[in-house]
Amino acid sequence: MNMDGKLVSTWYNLHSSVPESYVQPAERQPCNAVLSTIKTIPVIDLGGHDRDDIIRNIVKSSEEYGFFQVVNHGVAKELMDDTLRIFKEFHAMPANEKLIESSKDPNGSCKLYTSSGRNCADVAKYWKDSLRHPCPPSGEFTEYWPEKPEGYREIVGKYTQELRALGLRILDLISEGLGLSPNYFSEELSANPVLISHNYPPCPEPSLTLGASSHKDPNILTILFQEPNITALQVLKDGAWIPVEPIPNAFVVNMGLMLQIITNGRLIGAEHRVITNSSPNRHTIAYFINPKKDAIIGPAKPLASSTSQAIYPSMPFGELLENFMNKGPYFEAEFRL
Ligand SMILES: O=C(O)CCC(=O)C(=O)O
Ligand SMILES: [Fe+2]
Repeated sequence: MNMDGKLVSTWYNLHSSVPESYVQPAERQPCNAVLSTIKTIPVIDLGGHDRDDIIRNIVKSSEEYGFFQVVNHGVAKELMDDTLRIFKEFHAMPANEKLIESSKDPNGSCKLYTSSGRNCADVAKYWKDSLRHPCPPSGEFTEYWPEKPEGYREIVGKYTQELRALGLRILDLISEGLGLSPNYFSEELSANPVLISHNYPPCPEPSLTLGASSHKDPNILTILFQEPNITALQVLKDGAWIPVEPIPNAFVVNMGLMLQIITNGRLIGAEHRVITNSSPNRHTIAYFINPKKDAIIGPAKPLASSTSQAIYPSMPFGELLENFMNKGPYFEAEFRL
């Protein structure tokens, strides 16, 4: 059977082993991974009353791990549950219906794809299907979003509005902690958010394959909602993988490479990856805060002064992204001044 381009969800249950094209090279196979002795990433209570303490914890976690989880973040549990339900129902629809619902944009910004690898360094495929579309605050693109399952646009529209507010709130806390002006991120640096709903089907040989490659997100900030009870996301720290166990109703927050550049390397866009499980299906919803294509990305003035020189050049986001896609893992070393 030729699986090229076919959604993993359409054929995964026909196999008792992982097809050759999905077998990762030995050094990337989860069975050969060094797991961290650190058991989890920091958890930050956004409902706490000591604002300075919250800021200190956010900055410290972002410097040390590039990742943390947030609880008491203010997004209603009902909205999170409804959004997860909508995406579970979407991925459970027949393949032809999913394709119709995700192919409304003639320019292809709203799409359903299966994972063929992210960049030039990928040699094997990844065990997942993903639905992606822009979700800007302007409401542009909503006409291309799926209309099924029923309520999709209303629920996902509300969810993306709430996630934007949460993202800007976290970025404001970061700005305050680092001495950047309030609202530093609230205009062109966050104007082009994108939502991706990932579906990782059950896998017959989780030790050989991956759900997502080891990567850094090429954006400002990512807010991830993980389905409860399934641990599969891992963060690299000091050469070892830390599992990110889902906490009920929490979000995982991670710094993107653009935030690493803007903070002149102070906050880290950490490598992370996704392993697979033999059961059940795993769903996650990733909200990516992205700049406008022509926004200039470079070290912020207060963080790259005479005492700590800029370690990165400045460049429009669109150009930087192209560089990142072309160079893959070599990007950072070549991009540094
Ligand atoms: O699904 C996950 O657990 C992580 C997804 C992710 O890293 C991404 O979409 O960039
Ligand atoms: Fe990611």
